[in-house]
Amino acid sequence: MIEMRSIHKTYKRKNITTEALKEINLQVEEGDIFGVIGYSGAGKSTLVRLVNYLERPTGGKVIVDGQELDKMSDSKLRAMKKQIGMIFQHFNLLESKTIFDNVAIPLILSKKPKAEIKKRVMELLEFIGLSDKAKSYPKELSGGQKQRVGIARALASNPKILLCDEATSALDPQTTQSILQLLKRVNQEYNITVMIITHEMSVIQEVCNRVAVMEAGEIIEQGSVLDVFGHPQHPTTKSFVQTVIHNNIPESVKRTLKQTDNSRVFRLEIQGDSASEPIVNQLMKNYEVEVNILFANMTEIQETTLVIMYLQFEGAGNDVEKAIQFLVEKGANMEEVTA
Ligand SMILES: Nc1ncnc2c1ncn2[C@@H]1O[C@H](COP(=O)(O)OP(=O)(O)OP(=O)(O)O)[C@@H](O)[C@H]1O
Repeated sequence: MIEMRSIHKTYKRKNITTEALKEINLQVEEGDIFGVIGYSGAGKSTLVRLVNYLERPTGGKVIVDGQELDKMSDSKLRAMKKQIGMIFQHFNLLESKTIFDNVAIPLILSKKPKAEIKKRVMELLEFIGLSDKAKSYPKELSGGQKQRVGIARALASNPKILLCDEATSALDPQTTQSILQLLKRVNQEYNITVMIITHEMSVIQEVCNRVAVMEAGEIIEQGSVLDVFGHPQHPTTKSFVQTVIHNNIPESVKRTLKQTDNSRVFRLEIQGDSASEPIVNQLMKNYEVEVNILFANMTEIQETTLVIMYLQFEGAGNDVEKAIQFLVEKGANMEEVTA
């Protein structure tokens, strides 16, 4: 649905040159809720603004719905932009217009008939749960309600894609939850591909199926949310994952840990149905090893269970190897670590 090939973006202002994006390659499939996470200045906003050509790349190709944006005529580009809705951190509503009018703006600009506008706007207000606020003004609404209106306005012209630039960053955790649930409904009920820019890993965990991690203008890691959360590779990704899943042997456990020549410590990661099997029990019954659980965490991501454990094994000869082999056959990813 959205593809970026070898994208570069350089800003030049007076004598200052900023390389905001360097060699970005990215693919968002139809139906994805695709998250882009990174610290401030990583290039996330620049990246998302390339999708609707609010920014143009310095090099590389942006392909949306099979069409290369750079090769499109101005009129085709305008039509394409209508297929892409966007919501913002500070909602960007017109304070002097009613909620009804705010949602109607894209339809008025497209010169739709009045009756059609009324039907569509009322339908959307119903969808966001604010039918009773049609005649209110933005200043009478809470932050969460304003963002709902932002979403309704973005949906007015029936887009195929919804871009969300830090859409929940100004909201408290509970309101964030409700907006994320609404975005999930947008994705499922309207079949809209959603791209979410955020600096909060909990947002990615809550709704995204795929994620790209950005740092200094580059994508340092990307993949399914389960895989990236399960075994993050880059130190920055690890620190983002750490904010939602504790993934370390606690210091107090480390201090009291007794290590012998025969003991080895492994990080175990397992997903899906295998995660609910009592594999450690089976392991201890069937193999000549002592197993000491140093840390265990179970998280639900994308309605799938993800288990991370740190286990200390003790055994003679190649008993530990056999035990590790058993766990790998059960679907676990095993990595030896130093405790
Ligand atoms: N219009 C612009 N002119 C010049 N430099 C810019 C412009 N927009 C962004 N930049 C620079 O490009 C880099 C990436 O900025 P961008 O806003 O894309 O990052 P971000 O990850 O979205 O950060 P934040 O979360 O703080 O918005 C930064 O160094 C920023 O200063």
